[in-house]
Amino acid sequence: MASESPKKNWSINDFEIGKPLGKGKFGRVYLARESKSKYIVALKVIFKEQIEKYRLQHQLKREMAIQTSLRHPHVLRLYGWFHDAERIFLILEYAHGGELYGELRRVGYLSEQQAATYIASLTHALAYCHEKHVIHRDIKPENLLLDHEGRLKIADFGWSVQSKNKRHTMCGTLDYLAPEMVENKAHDYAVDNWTLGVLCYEFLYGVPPFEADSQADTFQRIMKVDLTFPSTPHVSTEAKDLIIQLLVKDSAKRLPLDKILKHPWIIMNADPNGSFPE
Ligand SMILES: Nc1ncnc2c1ncn2[C@@H]1O[C@H](COP(=O)(O)OP(=O)(O)OP(=O)(O)O)[C@@H](O)[C@H]1O
Repeated sequence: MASESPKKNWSINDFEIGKPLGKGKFGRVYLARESKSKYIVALKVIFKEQIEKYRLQHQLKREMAIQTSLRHPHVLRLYGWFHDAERIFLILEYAHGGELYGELRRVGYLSEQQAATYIASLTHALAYCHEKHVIHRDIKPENLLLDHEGRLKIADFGWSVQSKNKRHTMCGTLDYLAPEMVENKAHDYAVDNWTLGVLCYEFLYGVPPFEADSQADTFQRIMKVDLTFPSTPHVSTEAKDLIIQLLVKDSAKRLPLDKILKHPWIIMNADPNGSFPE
């Protein structure tokens, strides 16, 4: 599987299916093992009926092609896919550590070392994606998975636009969106830089910076960049400085990715291997 050939015609008979790993809007994810190589993967099963109902066929295809073409240590691999009459199967890299969101909720907030390691990993991955002209637009803790060594993996490329719609229409969390996206204005790569600032804040304080009781209030807070830092002694001045330089309304003035990696807080705290075992 590691040296997979993209032309292989996979089928469900090539895999031994294990325990369920989780459930998403369009299907379920199972632990699985490719029978011949014994290679462990996560198999995501999507029901065609659901995709057709929401008219997402074209988008799914396009985004699957994008994720298959991306090769980066911090981007979850999509090794391939196949389908039968009712279902589409995505063969994904297995992330043993599960969602970063789960860890964050469990521990409350992360140490500066851990937060900086994740921000550096994300920055490297985003620089790679941006080079390939891919804007993720939907980076949030639920879409960040951890592997067996605690390395961060960006997942869920397939659903950036779909998830955005979902957020507006169903669950309505605007928390991670840059002002230009909240306002529905044209946006560019710098939307991901804003999200890095939101995530950095949430990693260190346990809550996103513009959280409010209603969507309208979150909207207002984002538009005003109403940023306040709780008087918690555990967060350093350098960390706050990085957050302030990312949460800038004018997208052209946000700290660029290469400068994030040279920021003193990252230099002082991030593990160069991007690994953070529990
Ligand atoms: N590659 C993976 N390795 C390990 N666990 C995974 C993997 N992919 C998904 N999971 C787990 O399975 C669950 C469901 O994943 P899935 O991607 O289907 O859902 P989602 O992202 O929550 O929703 P959506 O259907 O909107 O994409 C996730 O909560 C995650 O914990």
